[in-house]
Amino acid sequence: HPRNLRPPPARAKAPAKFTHYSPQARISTADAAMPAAHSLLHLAAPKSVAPTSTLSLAGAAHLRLLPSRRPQRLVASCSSAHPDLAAFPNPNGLLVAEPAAAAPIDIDVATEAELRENGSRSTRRTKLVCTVGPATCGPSELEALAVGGMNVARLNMCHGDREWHQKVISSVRMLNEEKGYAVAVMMDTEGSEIHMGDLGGAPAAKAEDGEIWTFSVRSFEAPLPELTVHVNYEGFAEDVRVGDDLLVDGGMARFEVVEKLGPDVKCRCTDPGLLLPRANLTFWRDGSVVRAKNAMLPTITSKDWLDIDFGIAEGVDFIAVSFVKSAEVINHLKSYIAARSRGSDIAVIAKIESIDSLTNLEEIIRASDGAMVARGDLGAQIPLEQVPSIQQKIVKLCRQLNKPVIVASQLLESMIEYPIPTRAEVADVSEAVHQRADALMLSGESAMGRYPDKALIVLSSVSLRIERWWREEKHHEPLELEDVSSSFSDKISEEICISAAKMANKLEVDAVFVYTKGGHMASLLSRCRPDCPIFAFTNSTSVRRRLNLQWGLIPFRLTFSDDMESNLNRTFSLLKARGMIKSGDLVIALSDMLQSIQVMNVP
Ligand SMILES: Nc1ncnc2c1ncn2[C@@H]1O[C@H](COP(=O)(O)OP(=O)(O)O)[C@@H](O)[C@H]1O
Ligand SMILES: C=C(OP(=O)(O)O)C(=O)O
Ligand SMILES: [K+]
Ligand SMILES: [Mg+2]
Repeated sequence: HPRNLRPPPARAKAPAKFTHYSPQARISTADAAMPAAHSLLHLAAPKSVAPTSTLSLAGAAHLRLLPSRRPQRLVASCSSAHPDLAAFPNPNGLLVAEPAAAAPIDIDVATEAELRENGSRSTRRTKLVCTVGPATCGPSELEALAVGGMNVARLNMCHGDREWHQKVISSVRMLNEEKGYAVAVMMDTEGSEIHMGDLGGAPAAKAEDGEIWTFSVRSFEAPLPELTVHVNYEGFAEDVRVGDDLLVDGGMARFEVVEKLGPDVKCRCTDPGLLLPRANLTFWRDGSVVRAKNAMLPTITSKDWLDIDFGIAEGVDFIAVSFVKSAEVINHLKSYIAARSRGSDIAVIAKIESIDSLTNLEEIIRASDGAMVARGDLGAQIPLEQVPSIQQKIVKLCRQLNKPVIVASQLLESMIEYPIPTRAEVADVSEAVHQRADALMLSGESAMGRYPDKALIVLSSVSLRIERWWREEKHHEPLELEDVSSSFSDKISEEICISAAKMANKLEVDAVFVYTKGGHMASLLSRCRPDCPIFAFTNSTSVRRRLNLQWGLIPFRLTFSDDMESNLNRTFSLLKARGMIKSGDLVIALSDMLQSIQVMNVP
C-alpha cells in the first residue's frame, strides 16, 4: 500500500517526473483493509504538479489526482485497469504527471467492483435508496452506505434543518467527486402532515389504557401539562367529532374522541402505546380516514417551497413530493423547476400515500417522473390489508407507464434494533423484488437504526438472490407492455427496445449497451426487464445520476459521437482495460441516434 512513495530529493519544477525509492512500494488492489475499488494512493510530491494532472506510473497504472486538503499531499485514484496494478512494475519507476484530460469513462466505483467480482450477468438489478439521518450523516458512514450499494441518498425534510441537509449533500458530493461513487440525492418534502408536537423535549410518552388525554391546537411552553399533546393542524378541533378514532403513527396508539372543548379535544386511550415526538395523527370515522377541512391542506406548503428552492440550488437529482393528491401539483412543480433550474433537470417523484392519490393514480403517475409506494402513511390512511394489492397495482402501472417506482417503508423495520431481519421482512423484500420494482428504500433502518450497513446488505443480498431465482426459473412474463410512445420516432425506439430485450434473453447475451443522450432509450430498455444488465452510456452526469433509480441500468458517463462503430470500439477497449467485460462476451448495442440493433462479440 503505497503510502511510502516518496518524492525525489529536491527536484525542481516541471517536467514533473519523480523517482521513488521504496523497493517495497506496491499499488495493491488486494489490500485487505480497503476494497479494491477505492484504494487511495497518498503521494507526497512537490507543488509543481498541477492539480488537474493525470499521473502514470511507468506506463502501467493511470492515476487521477483528487482534490486534497493537505497541500503537501497528492491524493490520486486509479483510473486504469486494476489487474495491471497488482504489483508496481519497477521499484525505481517513474511517476509522470501529464496535463489533465477528463477520465474517458466514469462508472460508480462500487458498481465497477461488483461487475469485476461477479461478472455482468450477476450484478444487482434492483436499486437501493437509503434515508440519511443521525445514524448515517457522517462522511465515513455515508461512504459505508455507498460501498454497500446505496444508489440514492434520501433526505427527509420533515427532520433536521437546511444546514444539516446541506452538509449531507456536500458529503455525498465529496464521495462522488473524490472517490468515484455516483450516489444521487433525493429530497423528500414535508407536506402538510398532521402530527403531534415535539412533547416539550421528552423522548417519548406512554399512554395507558383508559387514560384521558388532551389533544390541543394551543401552543404550550415546555414542560407540557400532564397528559397533553400539541397538534400542529389549526383545524383539528373543528374536523374531529365525538366518537372518532384517533390513531397515532397509524395505530401504534389509539384514542377515542370523548369531548370537544374549544381548541382542546379530550380523548380516551383505547390501545395503549408509546407516543413519539412529531408522531403522525389520523382520525377515522365509520371505517375510513376522515377528510374534512384537512383535505384542503396544500400538498406543497410555503416551507416546502423554501425547501424546494434549497434543493434546486443544491442541485439535487430527485424531489419526492409527499401526500400528492392530484396531477396538477406535479405539473406545477415541474414547471417551477424548469423555470428555475436552467436545464439541470430534476426528476419529480410522486409519493403515493394519501387516500386521495388512489383515485387519481394513473393521472398522477403520468405527470411524474416516477413514484414511491409510501407504505408508512398509506397504511395509516387505508386499512392495512389493502396495502399489498395497492403496492402491486402501483408497481405494475409504473412499469406500463415507463416510470421508475420505489417500494418504501418498514421493509426491514425490526433491523432498527436488531442485527437480523424477521423472516416476514425478508419475504416482504422478496415480494417487492419479485414484483420487479425499480428500487427499495430504507427509512428508519438507515436514518436512526443501530444497523444501517447490515440492513443495506440484507436488501442487496435478498435482491440478488431473488433476481437470480427469477432468471433460473425463467419466470419471463410475456412482454405485454402497452404502447407508451407519443411520436412515431418514439414508437420505433420502443419497439427496438422490446425486440432487443427479447433477443438478449433468447441469446443469453452478457449485456445490452445503450448510447443515450437524455436517458429515454435506457429507461425503455429497463422497462422490459431483460435477463442481462443494461450498460447505459450518456454524456451527461445529471442523466447518469438519475438513471441510478432504474431497474437493471448501469449508468456510465462517456463522451460519444454519432459514429456507432467508433463508440463501440472505444467502449470495448475502455471496459476491457478495466476488467468489466472480456473478449468473447456477447453484447447487443443500441443507440437513440441510429435506432439500430447490433449483436456482436467483444473483440
Ligand atoms: N434528518 C433527520 N434528522 C433526524 N432524524 C431523522 C432524520 N431523518 C430521519 N430521521 C429519523 O428516522 C426516522 C425514520 O425516517 P423517515 O421514515 O424518513 O421519517 P418519518 O418516520 O418521519 O416518516 C424518523 O422518524 C426520524 O426519527
Ligand atoms: C416514505 C414515506 O414518507 P415519510 O417517511 O416522509 O413519512 C411513507 O410514509 O411511507
Ligand atoms: K417526508
Ligand atoms: Mg409519508
